Amino acid sequence: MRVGLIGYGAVGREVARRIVADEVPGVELTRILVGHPLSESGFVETVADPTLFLRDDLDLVIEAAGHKALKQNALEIVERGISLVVVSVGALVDSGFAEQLRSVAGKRGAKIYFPSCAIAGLDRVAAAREGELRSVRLITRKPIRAWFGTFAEEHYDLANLTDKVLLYSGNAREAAARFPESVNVSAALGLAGLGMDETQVEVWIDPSLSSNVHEMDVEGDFGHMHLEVTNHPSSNPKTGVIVAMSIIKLLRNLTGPFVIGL
Ligand SMILES: NC(=O)C1=CN([C@@H]2O[C@H](COP(=O)(O)OP(=O)(O)OC[C@H]3O[C@@H](n4cnc5c(N)ncnc54)[C@H](O)[C@@H]3O)[C@@H](O)[C@H]2O)C=CC1
Ligand SMILES: O=C([O-])CC(=O)C(=O)O
Repeated sequence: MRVGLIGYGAVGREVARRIVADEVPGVELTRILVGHPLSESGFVETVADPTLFLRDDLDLVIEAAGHKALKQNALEIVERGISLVVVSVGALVDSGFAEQLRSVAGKRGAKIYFPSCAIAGLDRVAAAREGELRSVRLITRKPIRAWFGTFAEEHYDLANLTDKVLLYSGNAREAAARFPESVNVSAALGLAGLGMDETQVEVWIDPSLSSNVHEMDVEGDFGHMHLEVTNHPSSNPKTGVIVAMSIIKLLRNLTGPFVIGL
């Protein structure tokens, strides 16, 4: 499987490192699309021009570069019939973009994969939707250092914060749009379950934490799920180390005989 990667940050570097180290048999990293021409992977060709990136046949593209990069590249990728792994799932809060993506991919026979990334239980929530799903709630809490460079920094004196702050309470559509680099999990949960508008979300700055915590509460015909995940941060404090692992697990599912955790 010839794979292209968009983004060479915390997630992209780790995914690239693992593929190049031959951790996933049958997967070859062909090329990386970087945001800045000077970025170098050292071992795989990097390009800054999307046209060069897509210049010959890739089987799969992994996006790990942010909402804007996804929106810039996704339609062209699926139009070519190339399947796509979406990490910046929050970009799908734009329902026009989401529907176009679904429609073009459907027509061209491309698959769009949404790995669990930083959250858990998407398999169960998506299955629960086959019955009546009554409520889906998410509480995301991250330590202070995860909020520098975000909307939160414009409104709070982060360096001197000692108490917990409720940054946002509302739905997944708005949460993922307001925190594009930090609360993609809300959009993923929305996509899996009740939709972006009906998925209730709270977002907190929590100075007592050193990891990122996502707590889910889901109720429906299937029963009740209460799940809390604690994500050790990666080299990017906003992003858990599990995100790159989740992509590698997806690649293993796509290439190996056993398909686990859908
Ligand atoms: N679904 C989920 O659970 C999660 C999703 N995410 C999403 O994944 C994205 C990547 O996360 P990290 O690697 O931690 O971020 P990062 O900020 O460490 O790396 C992003 C990289 O993408 C590059 N980039 C930006 N625009 C680009 C473009 N147009 N073309 C190519 N490269 C471009 C940047 O230069 C940077 O190197 C986040 O922005 C976030 O949207 C992150 C964590 C969890
Ligand atoms: O890695 C995490 O804990 C979650 C995250 O950044 C996101 O959902 O965008």
